[in-house]
Amino acid sequence: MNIEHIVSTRLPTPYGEFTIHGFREGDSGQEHVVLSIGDLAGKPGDEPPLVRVHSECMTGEVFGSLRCDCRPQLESAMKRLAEVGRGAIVYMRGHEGRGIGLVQKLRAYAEQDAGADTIQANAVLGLPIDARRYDAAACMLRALGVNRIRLLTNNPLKMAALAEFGIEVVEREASLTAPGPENEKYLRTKRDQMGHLADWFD
Ligand SMILES: Nc1nc2c(ncn2[C@@H]2O[C@H](COP(=O)(O)OP(=O)(O)OP(=O)(O)O)[C@@H](O)[C@H]2O)c(=O)[nH]1
Ligand SMILES: [Zn+2]
Repeated sequence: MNIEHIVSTRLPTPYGEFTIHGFREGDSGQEHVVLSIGDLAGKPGDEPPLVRVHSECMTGEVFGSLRCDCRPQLESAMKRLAEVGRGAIVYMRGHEGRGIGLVQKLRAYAEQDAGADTIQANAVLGLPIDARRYDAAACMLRALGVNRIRLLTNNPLKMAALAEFGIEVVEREASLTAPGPENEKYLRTKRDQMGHLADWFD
């Protein structure tokens, strides 16, 4: 796919100083960013870097919504990367609502308030359960010199999708956050029906 690396600049954060890389997809104009820390591409013989491919979630990340676990996952990924000193967060815009978009996700939330789970809600609206694509993520990693990664995720589909686009996932590291009353049903549905590997309730 056609994706351009436009710029790289410094991004100081409460967790440490990252480099933020701006990318733009040629066909759609969709923009994404990658946050990296340390020597991402590494030298021959280095172990593969730790990478999180993170789906945008405005409600969670901007407003602190407790309906999902996106913000704590993003924060813990930034802390973990600062701790290990080498790796990246590939932040996927266009992945909002598992790819259905922000306002459609809000409609799905309204369905969940009426009793549906996160899967049923998309289905009731006639929308795909998960429409996310990972080709852009793979391209951005390759553009930054990365072909093999250790992936921070609980989602086996994400591992398979990256592999399909040529990124070898040599290891998975869990992305565990503390469950709460507002996201318990959501996390149970992810675990029981969407194959997520984390057990938040053990
Ligand atoms: N359609 C829909 N999207 C949701 C809902 N809750 C969260 N999301 C979106 O789901 C995306 C995050 O996906 P998750 O399934 O939580 O996690 P994941 O990225 O697949 O897997 P991890 O790597 O383990 O975090 C974000 O883009 C959220 O906006 C929901 O109830 N309905
Ligand atoms: Zn979220």
